[in-house]
Amino acid sequence: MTIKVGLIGAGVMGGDHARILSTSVGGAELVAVSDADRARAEAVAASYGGGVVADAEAVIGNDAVDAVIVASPDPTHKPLVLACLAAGKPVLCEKPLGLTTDECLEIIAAETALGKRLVQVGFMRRFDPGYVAMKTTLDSGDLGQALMLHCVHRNETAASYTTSENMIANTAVHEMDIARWLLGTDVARVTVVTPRPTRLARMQDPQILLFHMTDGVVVTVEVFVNCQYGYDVRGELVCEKGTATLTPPHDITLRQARHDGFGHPADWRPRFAEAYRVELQAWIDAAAGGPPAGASAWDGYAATAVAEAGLAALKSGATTEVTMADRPGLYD
Ligand SMILES: NC(=O)C1=CN([C@@H]2O[C@H](COP(=O)(O)OP(=O)(O)OC[C@H]3O[C@@H](n4cnc5c(N)ncnc54)[C@H](O)[C@@H]3O)[C@@H](O)[C@H]2O)C=CC1
Ligand SMILES: O=C1[C@@H](O)[C@H](O)[C@@H](O)[C@H](O)[C@H]1O
Repeated sequence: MTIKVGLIGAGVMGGDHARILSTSVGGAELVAVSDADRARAEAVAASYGGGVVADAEAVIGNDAVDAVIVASPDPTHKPLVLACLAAGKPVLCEKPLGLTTDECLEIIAAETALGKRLVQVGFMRRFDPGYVAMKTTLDSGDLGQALMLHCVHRNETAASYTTSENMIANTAVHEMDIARWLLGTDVARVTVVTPRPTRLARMQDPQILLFHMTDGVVVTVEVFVNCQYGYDVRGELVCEKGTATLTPPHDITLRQARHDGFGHPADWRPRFAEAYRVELQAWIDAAAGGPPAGASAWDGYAATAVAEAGLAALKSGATTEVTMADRPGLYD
């Protein structure tokens, strides 16, 4: 069975998803591409297949499209996911699911009314071999209980649209999801600490976020989106009897000219290449009738709820409670 995929948004992420889908995922074919900038859609379609269509509606309403990838900017996610649900089509929506918890709850209401899970959120770290190994180790019990998780999330330079606020809602949202997934608990409270900002950006950069999990585990997240030297994501899980630390995927350690080490990519695509591939394959397998995979709409909502608390904490300087609605049975 081949799942025919329509792509909305042919920028950095849409282009990468199209490439992976056409080169490294089984049972999928890219059949339709749309972008507000038609030239981008044409470039992606020319490289990876599919016809260029006028707009997002022409992807979602297209009879030849079985399933949809939404890789357009964050504010477009809610209306496009709702349109996919109205058309009864599986959708892989890039993170964040919505800009606010109200937006996410609208999506949850539409999906629960349908009574089946069609939404997967693009929290690809859940498929990263390093995070998977960390979770497997924790769940084995060999290290005892988790006590702390230390995270570092650095970008070489921030996109032009980045603000102090979306460092939380767009960037640290990955840690909001991975902490919940890895530790198997929710975030109860968020604190944001603001160090002296870099002079190389006009925003509160870096920031340190503290998540107090419901079972007492504490998560620290350094977000620094103008670190200058490259893309760098780190994680160390500290447990009662040992620790588990992510090792970035690099093929060689190079000793040369009095240096010993490895390179850092310019952005997230090389660092999480395998995660994106496995994420897409899992989504295609689910669309072909397998069990739902990856982060659900509920997980998307939960991450945005933590982000909302983080934004309030950034503004007030106070530790802020995360408030959550009751979880519908569809997501048990
Ligand atoms: N999972 C991950 O690691 C990452 C996820 N993202 C997420 O992916 C999404 C896209 O980000 P990027 O690819 O970096 O942005 P981008 O700016 O490179 O690409 C977005 C594209 O969407 C197009 N677009 C805008 N409105 C549209 C509409 N209504 N219909 C069709 N196309 C439209 C734009 O013309 C642009 O080509 C964002 O939601 C972002 O948060 C981004 C980077 C990494
Ligand atoms: O989602 C992503 C970007 O939107 C965000 O800006 C980066 O900081 C993340 O590392 C990347 O995975």
